Amino acid sequence: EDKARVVILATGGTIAGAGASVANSATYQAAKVPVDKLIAGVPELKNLADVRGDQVFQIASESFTNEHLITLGKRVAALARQADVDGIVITHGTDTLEETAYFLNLVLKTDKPVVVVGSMRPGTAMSADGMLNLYNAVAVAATKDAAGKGVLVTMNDEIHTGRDVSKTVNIKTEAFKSPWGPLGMIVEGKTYWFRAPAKRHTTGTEFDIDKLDKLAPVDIAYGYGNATPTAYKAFAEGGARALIHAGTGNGSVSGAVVPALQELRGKGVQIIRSSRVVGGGFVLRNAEQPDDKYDWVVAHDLNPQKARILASVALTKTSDAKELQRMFMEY
Ligand SMILES: NC(=O)CC[C@H](N)C(=O)O
Repeated sequence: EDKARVVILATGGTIAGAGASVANSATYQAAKVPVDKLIAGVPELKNLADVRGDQVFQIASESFTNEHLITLGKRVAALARQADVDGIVITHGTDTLEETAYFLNLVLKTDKPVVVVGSMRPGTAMSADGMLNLYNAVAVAATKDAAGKGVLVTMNDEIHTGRDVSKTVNIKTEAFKSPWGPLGMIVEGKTYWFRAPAKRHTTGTEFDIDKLDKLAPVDIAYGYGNATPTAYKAFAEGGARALIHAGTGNGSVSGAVVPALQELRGKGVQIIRSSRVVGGGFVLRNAEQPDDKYDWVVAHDLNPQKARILASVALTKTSDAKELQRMFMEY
């Protein structure tokens, strides 16, 4: 049988990291090892697919800008259109991997498997996880079973939807979790599936990376009991079209901040209530705050960083809070 042709797009991160000694699992330099060396380090990839590498960036993912997202998205889209490409793997730092995966899940117009992968330990460390994570990512990208499931993330033997997955702990290798569970598992290069994504993605969305050259500016301000309006006002003055409130509990807003957010909404800034709760916030409309009355939006179950991604994409299409709310419920 013909082997699937998989392209590995490398962007940096710990999976391309190198430390001074094998004992350095947490102290090392990210984004050092070029993609061809990563591929050469896992000769068994050949058993899964015909792989070739392409170095897009070599950066730590905390420095991923909106421009990096657009550039990467267009590169993936162009590859996905090629008849000689069956699947795409993206190696990425884990710090903002969840944002990139969700962004691609929203804007790519392809059914071909697209898999984002990283590692928690550099390849130079004892029990480095990058080799197996990469092997698993290629296994997923090479299987037709992964087609049409949106952008996927493979970490720690699990297959997650890029929409749900989030980094929940640093240091440990079991870092990536989805509040609603993984989609499946990879064992010895074979995939096993248990569920499918319920939200609109890739070919089912109203967003298209080929028509997207710029994202809307959106910032995140953190909620806490003693919070003041300072950060919100500064972000708005800096040009933010939406503010993600990383709210306490059910996206609640401290009394000292509420009037400032009402005022900013009056000036046209979108106010989006998300939750800072780790492992699965769920913000209900008109609970805690009267969203209908204030014309605010709730992020539903999206964490603040994922809410920023959706708002940045959605605001290229609409300036209406009701439309924005529809999108937050559908994506
Ligand atoms: N484990 C990692 O990949 C973290 C390394 C780095 N901070 C990054 O996100 O690129």
